[in-house]
Parts: sequence; structure tokens; C-alpha cells
Amino acid sequence: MTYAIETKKLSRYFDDVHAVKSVDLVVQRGSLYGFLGPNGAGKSTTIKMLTGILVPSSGEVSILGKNPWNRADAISIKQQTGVVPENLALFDNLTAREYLTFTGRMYSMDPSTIRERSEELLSLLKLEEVEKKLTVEYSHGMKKKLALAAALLPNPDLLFLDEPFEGVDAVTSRVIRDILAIYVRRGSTVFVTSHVLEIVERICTHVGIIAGGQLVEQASLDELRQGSSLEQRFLEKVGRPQEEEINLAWLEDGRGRSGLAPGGNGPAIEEPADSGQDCPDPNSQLSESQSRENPS
Ligand SMILES: Nc1ncnc2c1ncn2[C@@H]1O[C@H](COP(=O)(O)OP(=O)(O)OP(=O)(O)O)[C@@H](O)[C@H]1O
Repeated sequence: MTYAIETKKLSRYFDDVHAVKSVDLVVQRGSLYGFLGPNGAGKSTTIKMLTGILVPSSGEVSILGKNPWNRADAISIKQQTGVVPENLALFDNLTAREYLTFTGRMYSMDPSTIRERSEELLSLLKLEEVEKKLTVEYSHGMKKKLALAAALLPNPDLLFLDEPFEGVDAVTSRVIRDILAIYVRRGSTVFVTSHVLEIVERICTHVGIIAGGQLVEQASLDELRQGSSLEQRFLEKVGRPQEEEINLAWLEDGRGRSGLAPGGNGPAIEEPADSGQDCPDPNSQLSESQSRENPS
């Protein structure tokens, strides 16, 4: 049986920036694989190469046993995968339902299945109340939920989720975790990036850690933790010693705080004495000046 995802010496340059360096990923089918790393480590660049958004500079990629850079395989891979990309890639001038309908049609789903699943997903992710709004009017969290609904709609075998928990509320975060648990239990695979280590620790079966473009760890969660916490192992792997001190004396003692007189604790700017008058209403000022310009 082939792996859900396998890469060999996968690399990507942006001019002289070597963003991803010879990465060998192995993601077993049925696993919930957390791909972790500090800011700028190369997570999104890797996910883009796995999902056909970005061409690798060198190396090999196999998704569900197929090559995404082979034209014949690419469509079949797209039919079997769902993606929540870094920038979400929604259409601003569609409502949630229109976007899901569009997505379903792209996956050649029949209209009644699209309708039924859209209703279920919009309700589960608490988007049914805003479904008539255009996505351009959505909050960041709402957009994220819609992108996740679209990724789940065709019921794919493999999900790529770039930061699905970022910007969503606690209730939704719990719903997403429960959905992913059901999804993996049936044998499908999730490849997820996240900075929220508590969630990764709770839901992931396997973890890969990338730092400076290099895969510095890849193991099952239990192998990696070995009685320690994921956070501690992560900090060790990405090279921030736990005992590193935060040496910002001015932050600790409050010296030179903005709004304070130099060296003192009193206010730098004297509060105006209370004249007993209310603040002028800016609207009344506006209407006064307007009335000067446009005497009626
Ligand atoms: N389009 C681009 N052009 C030039 N450099 C890029 C581009 N995209 C990414 N990079 C660089 O590649 C490196 C990896 O970036 P990437 O976005 O993959 O990191 P990341 O791990 O996803 O970070 P974050 O957690 O902050 O989202 C960084 O040095 C980044 O500046």
C-alpha cells in the first residue's frame, strides 16, 4: 500500500532563499499528521508544493500514489483531495451557499448532494445565519470556516489544512477537531499545519517539524513526546533553549513608559483641568462647518 503523501528531496528556492531543503516526508494513510515549525520555516511552501499550487525546484512528490506534476494524475488527485490553503482563495462576490455550489460542481457532484451537504456543513459550522452575505463581508474566522466546509464537501480521501484553527472561536475549534477525528477514524488522512501545539497534541497521531526549511523531526506523537510535552520537544527541535532568558530590563521595571515623564512616575502630559464642560460633539462641529459652507 502506498503512503498518502511521500516526498523525496523536495526543495524550493525563491531566488536565493532556500525555503524548503531536501525534505523527505512520509505520511501514512489514516493518520492525522501535524506539520509544525516556526514562522518562515517552510510549512506553507511545502503544502503548496504538495497541492499543486507551487512547482518544486527539485525533488519528487507522491500523493495517494500518484504524481501531481503528471497531467494525467493531477485531476484524479484533485478529485480525491480537499484543501484549505493559506490565503483561503474564496471568491469575494459569492455567498457561502454559492461558493459551496461552485465547489461541488467543480468536483462533478450532483446538485441534490451539494444542496444536502451544504446545508449540513453551514449549520454545523454556524454559517447558516450569514449565508446570504457575500464572503467579502465575512470575518476572518467565518472565511476560514467556509473554506473548511468547501474542502469537506466532496468527501475527499486526503485533506490539506493550512492553519485551520487560526482565528476560529473555541466552539468551532471543537467542532473541527471532532470532524477530523471522525474523518481519520474511517481511514482518510489529514495533513495539517498549526501553531497551536495544545490542539496538535490532542488530535494528531504523527508530527513532522520543519525549521529553516529542513525536516528536523518526523515521528508518531508518542515517539516524539516520550513522556515530555510536545511544546518542550518542539522548542528543543527548533533550537530555542528553554532556559533562554528574556532580558528586557526596561519592560520589567517600566522605565521610560510612553505617556510618563522621563525618569518619573507622573504623567508627562498634564491632564487639562476639568472645565465642567462636556466634550464638543464632533458631529455638531461638522454640521456647523457644513452649514458655513452651505448656508441655507
Ligand atoms: N513567494 C515568495 N517569494 C519569496 N520568498 C518567499 C515566498 N513565499 C515564501 N517565501 C519565503 O520562504 C520561507 C518559508 O516561508 P513559508 O511561508 O513557507 O513559511 P511558514 O512556515 O508557512 O511560515 P508561517 O508560519 O509564518 O506562515 C520564508 O523565508 C519566506 O520569506
